This record gives sequence, structure tokens and C-alpha cells, in this order.
Amino acid sequence: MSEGRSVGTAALQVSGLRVSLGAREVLHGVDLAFAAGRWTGVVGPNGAGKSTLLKACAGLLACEGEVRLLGRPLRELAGRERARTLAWLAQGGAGQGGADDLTAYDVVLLGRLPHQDWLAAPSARDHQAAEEALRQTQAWDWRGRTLGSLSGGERQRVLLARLLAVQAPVMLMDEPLANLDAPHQSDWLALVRGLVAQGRTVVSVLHELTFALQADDLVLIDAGRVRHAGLAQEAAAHRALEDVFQQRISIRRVEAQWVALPR
Ligand SMILES: Nc1ncnc2c1ncn2[C@@H]1O[C@H](COP(=O)(O)OP(=O)(O)OP(=O)(O)O)[C@@H](O)[C@H]1O
Repeated sequence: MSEGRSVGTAALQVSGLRVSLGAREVLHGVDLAFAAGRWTGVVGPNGAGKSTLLKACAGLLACEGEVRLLGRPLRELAGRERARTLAWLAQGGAGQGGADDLTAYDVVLLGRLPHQDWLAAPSARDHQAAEEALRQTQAWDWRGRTLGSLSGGERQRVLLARLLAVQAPVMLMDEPLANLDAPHQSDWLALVRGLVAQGRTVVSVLHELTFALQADDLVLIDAGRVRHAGLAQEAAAHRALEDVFQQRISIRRVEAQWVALPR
């Protein structure tokens, strides 16, 4: 993880990224590189531009500047190749309106579309990937239920399973812990560590600072700019976090891990 510098092993690199929404510029020239095979937590106050950054990295927003995915300009990648390479979990399951009547299983199978030929039926491998993903998020038992009938946390776990089913090398997750109970938040942490151990790149927007502090790298966004980018364990990252949150939090070491405490 680095700000500005070009990194040979960057899974995702953004340069001079500017995004305007409505009449406002929301990101003001962001330079970042997300290193391959690492987990980066993206944190910052409400409205700072975190979701906007992730959406721009996923190619979902018009922007100025450049986004490179595994070294190639994102805009040059064909849709299917991009969708196989980069998987995306939207904040709050946004954009799933049309999926409420689909079963959880079919929602997860949609994650396999980038791997399927046009109009071809899902292969045995697609079914296997969907089942594995549903089991990984403990959502297999609801495979026959419609997405619309699930609770907020159950739905989140199905949508997370869909992201996993893509089996993409780069995964962007916007508030993946939203609605998850404490045990499933811990499961998510173990899942991400497992993905990174397999060489995947995970970038997640998190409001749960104690979880973000467990990441390899931390990016702190404030008012549309990068305030800090570096190792999550470093004192400089902790001081920057406390500053941006106006000393309303304190970062402490508790039982061999960093935690953010309110003050
Ligand atoms: N469609 C839009 N039109 C105008 N402004 C928008 C639009 N969407 C988002 N914004 C504004 O852009 C800014 C950045 O929004 P963004 O969702 O990226 O913030 P965030 O850091 O993810 O916030 P949160 O932590 O609250 O989810 C906010 O001030 C938001 O109000």
C-alpha cells in the first residue's frame, strides 16, 4: 500500500482520481496503490468519499484520472474479463432491487455469470463454486429462500457468498460487516485472512475501526483526500486516525491487538 508511488505489484492503482457527483467534486485527485495479495482497510468519516473511491475502482462511476487493475487500464478491459478479475460487494446490498424474488442460491450463481458462455447453462464447476461460497458464509441452509425474505444479516451473507463465488483475484467490499452479528463479523475476519493467504487482494471499507486495524494496510480518507496510507500497525496510522476522528477515539493495544476505543 502506498500513496502516490507506482508499485510493481499493485493489484489496483489509481492516479489523479477525481469524481464529481451532482455539482460537487467528491474526490479531489487521489493517488493510491493497493498492493496485491494484501488486505487494505479503507476508513474515514461519513461522507469522506470511501464508497465513491471503491465504486470508481470498480469502474462504476465516471471519473477523471486513471484506474489500473493488475497493471492494465480498467477502461480497456472487456466487461466479462473485468467482472472475472474484480468482484464487488455494494454497501447495504445496493442495486439488488430486482433480485428479491430470486432464491439465495440463484443470487450466488449470478456471481458465476462472468465465467459462463452466452446463454450456456451453469456448469458443474459453477454449481460447486456457488455451494462452496454459501457454505463459507454459513448461508447454505437458506439456499431455497428468496433474497427478499432474509433478514439484513442473512442477506449480507448471501451477497458476500455471491462475491466469493466469482473467485476473483481482487475483491472490493463496501461495509461488509454491516448487519452481521459479532460471531459472523469474526468469521468474516477469518475469511479475509484465508483469502489473502491464497494470494487474493481484498479492499474493504469499514466503520468498525478495530477490525480495520487488523488489516495489513490502512487508507484513511477525509473530505475527498487521502489523509494517510500505510501499514495498519504503524503508530503514524493510529495518530492520523485519532486526528481525523477529532480525538474522539483512542487506539490502544489490548491483548496483543490494536483496538479503537471511544473517549
Ligand atoms: N448522487 C450524489 N449526488 C451528490 N452528492 C453525492 C451523491 N452520492 C454521494 N454524494 C456525496 O458524496 C460524498 C461522498 O459520499 P460517499 O458515499 O463516497 O462517502 P462515504 O465516505 O462512503 O460515507 P459513509 O461512511 O457515510 O458511507 C458525500 O458528501 C455524499 O453526500
